[in-house]
Amino acid sequence: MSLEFQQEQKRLDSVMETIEEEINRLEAETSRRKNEVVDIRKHFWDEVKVNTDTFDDYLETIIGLRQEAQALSVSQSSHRHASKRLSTLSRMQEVPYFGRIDFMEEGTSTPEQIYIGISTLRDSSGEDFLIYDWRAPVSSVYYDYQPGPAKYKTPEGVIEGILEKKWQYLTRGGVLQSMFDTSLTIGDEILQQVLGKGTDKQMHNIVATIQQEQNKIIRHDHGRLLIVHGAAGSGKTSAAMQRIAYLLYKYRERLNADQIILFSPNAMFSSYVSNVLPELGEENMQQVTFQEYLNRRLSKDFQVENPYEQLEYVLTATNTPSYRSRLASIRFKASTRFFEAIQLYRQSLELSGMLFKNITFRGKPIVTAQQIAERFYSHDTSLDFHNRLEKLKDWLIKNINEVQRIERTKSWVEEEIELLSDDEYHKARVYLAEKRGYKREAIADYEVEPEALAQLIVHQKLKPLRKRVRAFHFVDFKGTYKQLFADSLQINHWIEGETPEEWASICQATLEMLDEDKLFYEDATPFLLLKDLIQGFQTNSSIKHIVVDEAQDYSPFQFEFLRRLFPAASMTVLGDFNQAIFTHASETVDFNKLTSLYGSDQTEVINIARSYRSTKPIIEFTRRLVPNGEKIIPFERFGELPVLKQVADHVELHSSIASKVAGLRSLGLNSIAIICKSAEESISAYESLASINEIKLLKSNSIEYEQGVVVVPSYLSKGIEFDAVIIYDASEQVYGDESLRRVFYTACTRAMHYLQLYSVGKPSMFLQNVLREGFIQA
Ligand SMILES: Nc1ncnc2c1ncn2[C@@H]1O[C@H](COP(=O)(O)OP(=O)(O)OP(=O)(O)O)[C@@H](O)[C@H]1O
Repeated sequence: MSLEFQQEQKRLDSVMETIEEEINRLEAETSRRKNEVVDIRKHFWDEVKVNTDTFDDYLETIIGLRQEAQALSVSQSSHRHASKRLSTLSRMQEVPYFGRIDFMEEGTSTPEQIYIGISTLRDSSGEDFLIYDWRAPVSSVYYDYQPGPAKYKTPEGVIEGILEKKWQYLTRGGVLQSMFDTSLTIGDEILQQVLGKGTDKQMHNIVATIQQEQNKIIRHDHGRLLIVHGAAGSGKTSAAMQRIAYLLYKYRERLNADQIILFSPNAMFSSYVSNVLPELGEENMQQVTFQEYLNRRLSKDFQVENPYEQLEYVLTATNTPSYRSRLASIRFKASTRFFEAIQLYRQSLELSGMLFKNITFRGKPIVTAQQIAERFYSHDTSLDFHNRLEKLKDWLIKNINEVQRIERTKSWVEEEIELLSDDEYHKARVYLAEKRGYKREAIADYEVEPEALAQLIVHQKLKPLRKRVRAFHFVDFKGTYKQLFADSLQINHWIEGETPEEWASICQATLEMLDEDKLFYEDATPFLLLKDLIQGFQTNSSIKHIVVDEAQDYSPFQFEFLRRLFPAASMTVLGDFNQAIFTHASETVDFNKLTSLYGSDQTEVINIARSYRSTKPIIEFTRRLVPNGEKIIPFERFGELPVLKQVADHVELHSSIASKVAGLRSLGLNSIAIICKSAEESISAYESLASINEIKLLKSNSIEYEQGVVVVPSYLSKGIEFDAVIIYDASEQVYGDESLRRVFYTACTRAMHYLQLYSVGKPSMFLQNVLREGFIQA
């Protein structure tokens, strides 16, 4: 063992001691704070004397209350902080730091040794830093430079200097396993080791091995929109997660995890990434899928198709007569042209076209839809559209009030009164007495006035109606949206240029769905847009940052919608067009259009080319499946060539897969995915492969990323990875259409260490070149 190594272990021992001391101190503090909180809660009312006899007494009571509440809040917040720090420190007991830079700042003569870990640690005097947080300004030198001149940004300006040495450490439980001088080692030893390991149920942080191009994404800090385009496995999701941790650190005074939303593709992905931030000592951001948002807004009125149902249709219904027109519909309704058409349509509603619903009470209309429309269009149409709707609402409420006045003398009210139970009668009595100003003890003296009771009964009956009117339920949103499709020429008023050739049948299919209170996935966002343009946007200004992962799956329409929904947020958008498997994106090849969301001066685009997930032979193979794949740079990690086995029929296929799985299991591979094109193919594969021990089927409603052997449809495997991937049937029969290239690529790029393809009969045309050039072993 070298002297240097021994010295490093000695330093590590002393750091471990400091961590331990701090843990002991914090354990005492958390338990003290906890007792404090319990105590304040228990004696809260002993400390506050409630007296409201005079104004001064009242004031004193309020002040007392406030002081106690403040004391409680201080203790709770100290307890929370101490517990959070405690959990970070216990993680640091495992790996206190992972790197070191020796940096000589300009104007000084000795380099400072800066150790980098997941969080800052000071010595017991509190003056010297034993460890710097990986997000501290100086730590960026570790990620950005090799020994030589280096600089980093601080709030006070740029610091220049010389990076003399850079070290990587591998520690376990406070014991130094190895250390590397990175100017001497070839390649990135630790990254090699990390990537060579098996998969885990959950994604891990990458702070010890962030690469320079990823660091740019993580620390990017100007403009409203950051767009990241990167190859499969280039670390987009990882960079996004560390970026959130970075933003939470940098803006800790004014940003908390609740103000950040991650839009993820599905629940399984959400669970897969949910470990990264807690591992870094941060709380998780909010996570939603776009579908969850749509359901929250629409499911009361419609059965909304989910994106996977749409995709399943696209992948399996190729021979149905309406297939072509459905595809055209999906594309068109996702376009910015359709977004603009809806905006123009809404403008046209200022003059005519709004549809309303009758407002009825006890089966009879109070105001008919026709009367509402007449009222709406008879008033000054130059007024702002929303003000007009608000005025209309006021008018309707007045009508309801008038009905209340008339109805209270009707015989049905008397009957209702007679039918009141004792309990209901008592409640009504108390309510009316209190309204008349009777105090507690005096309520018994109150004699119920029959008119007041009648009025109360009618008021209660009309309450839901008032509520519905206030929530714009008198607008017939469905009918108004339907009008866009009622006549296939109609749309020409609001759109420039051509509509799809199949527009007439698109209109018809849309109307049929709406008549059954169903919405195609491609109609859900347009419908919501129209609704919000009419009733006013339900914006959320508390959200400060949104991250959209797998962004190639979102339509330009959806991005426009998100921008409007979160007016105070900046956005990080990450994606890969080679994995754009949704039909609406199949003709888009980059994110250029997104620049118009916030304008080019607010937008930055970063491209990352190096891919880390798979071994070099797997990347050499997968990058040849897509256009421009030559730009993808594999990380130098060795492994076996992907293998293609052609089988005669499904019987041979299933027995080959079963023995392959057994072989892979015996090699110790933890997660093995049998990836099929669609859910339909997955179900049949799963049934045929049932003899494989503990095999599981992943479905679109699966909420956890499962280890072990799984059968999964291509589109659900997005964003996640497996030790070994088996492509169930890569034949021409299954992947014979050019439109499936990206689906096929996405499936193959899920493999970390091992990729095996089967083909029942002739292999897909996607494999011809790679076979000829030897990038796959036949
Ligand atoms: N700097 C890094 N250090 C260690 N591991 C890394 C690094 N960058 C990426 N990885 C690993 O590479 C794999 C792929 O990363 P990630 O899932 O973030 O990529 P992606 O670009 O989002 O992929 P895809 O688009 O295919 O879903 C993960 O296992 C991740 O941990």
